[in-house]
Formats: sequence, C-alpha cells, structure tokens
Amino acid sequence: MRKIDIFDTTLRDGEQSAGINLNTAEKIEIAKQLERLGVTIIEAGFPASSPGDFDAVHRIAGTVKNSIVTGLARCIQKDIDATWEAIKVAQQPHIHIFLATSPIHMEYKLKKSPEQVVEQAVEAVKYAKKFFPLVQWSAEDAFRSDREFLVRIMNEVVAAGATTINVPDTVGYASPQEYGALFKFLLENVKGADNVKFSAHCHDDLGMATANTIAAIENGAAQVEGTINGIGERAGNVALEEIAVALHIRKDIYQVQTGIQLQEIKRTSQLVSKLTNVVIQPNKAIVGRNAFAHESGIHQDGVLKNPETYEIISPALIGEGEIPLVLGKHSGRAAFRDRAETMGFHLSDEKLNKAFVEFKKLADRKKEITEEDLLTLLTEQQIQVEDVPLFDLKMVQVQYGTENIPTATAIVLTPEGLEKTVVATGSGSVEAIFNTLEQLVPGAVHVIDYRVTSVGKGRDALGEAVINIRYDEVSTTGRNSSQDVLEASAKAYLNAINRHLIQASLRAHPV
Ligand SMILES: CC(=O)SCCNC(=O)CCNC(=O)[C@H](O)C(C)(C)COP(=O)(O)OP(=O)(O)OC[C@H]1O[C@@H](n2cnc3c(N)ncnc32)[C@H](O)[C@@H]1OP(=O)(O)O
Ligand SMILES: CC(C)C(=O)C(=O)O
Ligand SMILES: [Mg+2]
Repeated sequence: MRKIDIFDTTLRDGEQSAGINLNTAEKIEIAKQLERLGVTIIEAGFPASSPGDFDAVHRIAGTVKNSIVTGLARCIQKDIDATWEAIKVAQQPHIHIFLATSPIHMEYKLKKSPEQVVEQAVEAVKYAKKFFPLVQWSAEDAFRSDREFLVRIMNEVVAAGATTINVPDTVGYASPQEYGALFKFLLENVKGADNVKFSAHCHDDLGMATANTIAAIENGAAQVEGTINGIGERAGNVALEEIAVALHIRKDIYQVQTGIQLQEIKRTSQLVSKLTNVVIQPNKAIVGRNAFAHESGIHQDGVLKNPETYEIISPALIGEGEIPLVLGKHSGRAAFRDRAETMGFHLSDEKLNKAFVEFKKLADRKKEITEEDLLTLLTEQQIQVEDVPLFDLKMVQVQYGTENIPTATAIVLTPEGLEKTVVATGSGSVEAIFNTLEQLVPGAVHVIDYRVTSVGKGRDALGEAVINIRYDEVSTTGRNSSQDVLEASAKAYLNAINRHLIQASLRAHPV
C-alpha cells in the first residue's frame, strides 16, 4: 500500500480562524496529542509573525520527537531566519515557504510580475536550503494559477532544492475532477517530479475540501494537509479525521495508508475543540456528537440485529466509547426493550408495552428522555400488580386565577369500567385536585404528606409527586412523574388509592 504523509496545520492555518487564539501551553498540548495521533508533519506556527508564535514553534520543535515540526515563512530572508532560529533544535528541521502564483495575487497583492515571483521563490528556496534539509514550497492560490506558469516556477524551485511542492486550493474554488486533473498534469510535466513530494492543501469554501483532497491522492499526491475538526480561515481547511477515516474505511479502492492512529481521533478532536473554543457541529462526519447516534426506531431495530445495517464506521475505531441508542420520539419497541433490559428491567410484554406507550407520550412533549426519566417510567410499571381493576385518570383540568377560587375537573375510568366526571374547588390548585379525586371513593381520604421534586435537570425536567394518604385506617404512598406537577400530583393521588385497592385485594386473597 502506498504511504500518504499527513501534514497537520491545526496550529498554523487552523489558528488563522477568526476568534481562535491559542497560547503556547495550549499549542504544546495540542502538538503532543498530534504526535500521539501519528501525523507525519506538524506545522506549529509562523515564527516571524509574532514573538508568541516564535516561542510556541521553538518549544514544540524541542518537544516533539516522532513527528517532523515545521514553521511557515514568506519568501523573505528575515522570515526564513526566524524559522531557522525556532526550528533548528528539531531532529529533522523542515521549513514551509510560500509565494502566490495566481495572476490576481501576483498583480494586486504582491505587485510583482511573474518573472519577479519566479526569481523571489528560487532565491528563497536556495537560501532556506543553506539551513534546512527539508524545504517545502507552496504556490499560494495554485488552483487559480496558470498551469504553464506553475510548471515553470515548480521546475525552478525543484532545481533550487525544494523537497516538497504544495499545490493549494487557497480559496476553496476547485471541483474534485479539476483538482485531481491538476495533480496529474503537474506530476507529468514538472521536471524532477518523481524526486519530490506533491502535496494537497484544500479549503472548504464550497464544501468540497474532502472530495478534492481524495481526488489529489487518486492522482498522485503523496502528502495531504489539513486540520483537526476542519478549523481554519473562512470555511476552514479539510478535516484530517475525515481523510484518515475515509482512506481506512475505503482502503479497498484507495489502497493507501497514512500512519494515523485512528483510535486517537476522538481525543484529539475534543482537545482541539476545547482549547480553541470551537464547538463541533453535532452532525460533523466522524467526530460530531451525532456521528454514531441512532434515534429512529427502524434504524435502532436494524443496529440491534446487526450494527452494520446502519454503521459503516464502528465508534471504537476512532476511540469513541460505546454509544447507547438515543431514545426519543422516533424510537421503537426494540430499542426501548433493549435499554430497559440494559437497565436491569425484565418486564412482561404487557408491562413493557404499557411503559412504551407512556414513553411515547412523554417523548412527544420532552426534547430529551434521560436515564432518570426511563428509570421512573419503568419502575412505575414494574411495581404495578396485574389483574386488579384500578382507577385510570383520563384527563385533569384546573382553572386557576389570582382572583378566582381554584376549580379542578377530572375524568376518570373507574375499576368498574365507567367513565366518571368529578369537579371540586379548593384553596389552591393541588387541593382542588385532591378534593375532586376524593369523590371517587366512599369516605374521607386524609393527606398525611405531599412533596413535589424535579427529576433531572433543565426547564423540561419531569416533576415527581409523592403523596402519603390515610384511607380506611390504612396509610399508603403513591407517586408519579409527569411533565406537569399538577398532572403528577393527580396521578400520585390516584396511584395511592390504587395501591390501597391492590393491598386490599391481596388481603382478601391471601396466598
Ligand atoms: C494563504 C495563507 O494562509 S498565507 C498565511 C497567512 N497568515 C498570516 O498572515 C498570519 C500571520 N501574519 C502576520 O502576522 C502579518 O501579516 C505579518 C507579520 C506576516 C506581516 O505583517 P506586516 O509586515 O504588517 O504586513 P501585512 O500583513 O500588512 O502585509 C503582508 C505583506 O507581505 C507580503 N507578502 C505576502 N505574501 C508574501 C510571501 N509569500 N512572500 C513575501 N511577501 C509576501 C505582502 O505583499 C505585503 O507586503 P507589502 O507590505 O509590501 O504590501
Ligand atoms: C500558506 C498556504 C499553503 C496556505 O495556507 C494556502 O494557500 O491556503
Ligand atoms: Mg491554507
């Protein structure tokens, strides 16, 4: 298998993203993780651009041993000198020099003729060769440059000693077919192309950075440049984790290897996100929070039967822990049963079905169903005793206003199978509910204790009501969790009455 070198520029091009500013300690931490990840080259910064960047590149060059460390420089002697001072401690000193070659950059930005640009590039490469064994030269905005001019300048810089030629699509304008064709053309036409590495450097302005990079590899690129999480100027650089995983998963067609330790990807991505403060979009390929999450019932059922039905990448491949199926409004019974069993609930089909119906009702109202919600729901089913006819609340409504007497109305299915409507007032909404439901049974129900707490966090957390009643000389506790505390209170009250009925039935039919 052909080897592709991975050139990571998270600390240089990635840091050029608006809003990112890494200090030296943070850069060293990321560089050490990039070394663990197994990248071939770490571009640690642009030493001539600031004393802080110089210091960071210098320290990284002295720290990292298993990856080559490089720094960026313009085709200016003082930039090359600063880079040498920063990098000379490295085991294999490497410099990355660049100069723009497109007509628009040469005319308006550099204000130089093509001849002057060739001369400046050659001089810079020759000067850098006095210090550095490894000299990478980049034709900035190569993709929008004249192809014949690229061949001319590349012939000259290769002859001057460049060891790598980078062909950036600086503004993310290329299509995969065009970018691949440019590599083929240059490899066929640049003199000495066989003796140097050709490198791809793609930006994602049109969302084609990954496809373009792969096209370059297919057409002979021996090195690819990018950043972790795809951070970088404007829409960013190509995301290296996407390249590494795509080349691994589809090795059947690409037949290349990168040396990347795939199981370090997740950790690297999280570190970069944390230190740069750039949140990863949830559906980002490979490292997004949802990249391996299945929510819909049909997918979950398939994944439980065989993960490969919907997973082309296993989370473990990139060092991601096991990801539980997400339970939400699109989930089905298979995933619900699986989670219940994982949580230690072995319910009969009937109870599981009842719990599932309650779960679906809750999922319609709540964005995220938490582990605590499930625990409450499943426990409620587990403690139900079958075969005793009970009360079932169909509806409860409370009218409340600061100037009105609170009034509650409830429709309840009785143990006899009748639908009964009851109404009562109270000094508060909860008392109105309790007074209303008390009419369902003969005699007085005394409320001994009543508490409401929240289950889980956030505004849409469930409210759990626990009530202790004394009825018929017996004390019984009822509980319920619902999204509304009044609903939870009504259901807890009926739950206490029902539990009283269950106890009475058990007493009447001793084993
Ligand atoms: C495509 C890329 O990602 S290129 C890398 C871009 N990264 C950065 O620019 C980040 C760091 N940059 C900086 O800190 C500053 O721009 C510095 C320190 C490098 C230079 O700052 P200043 O001296 O104030 O120059 P300024 O940024 O205003 O302009 C850039 C100058 O470099 C020149 N220049 C641009 N590219 C090159 C090059 N590859 N080789 C030589 N000169 C270049 C420009 O023509 C301009 O020259 P001018 O001042 O004679 O017109
Ligand atoms: C400095 C060069 C290689 C660059 O980042 C670009 O052209 O995008
Ligand atoms: Mg770039």
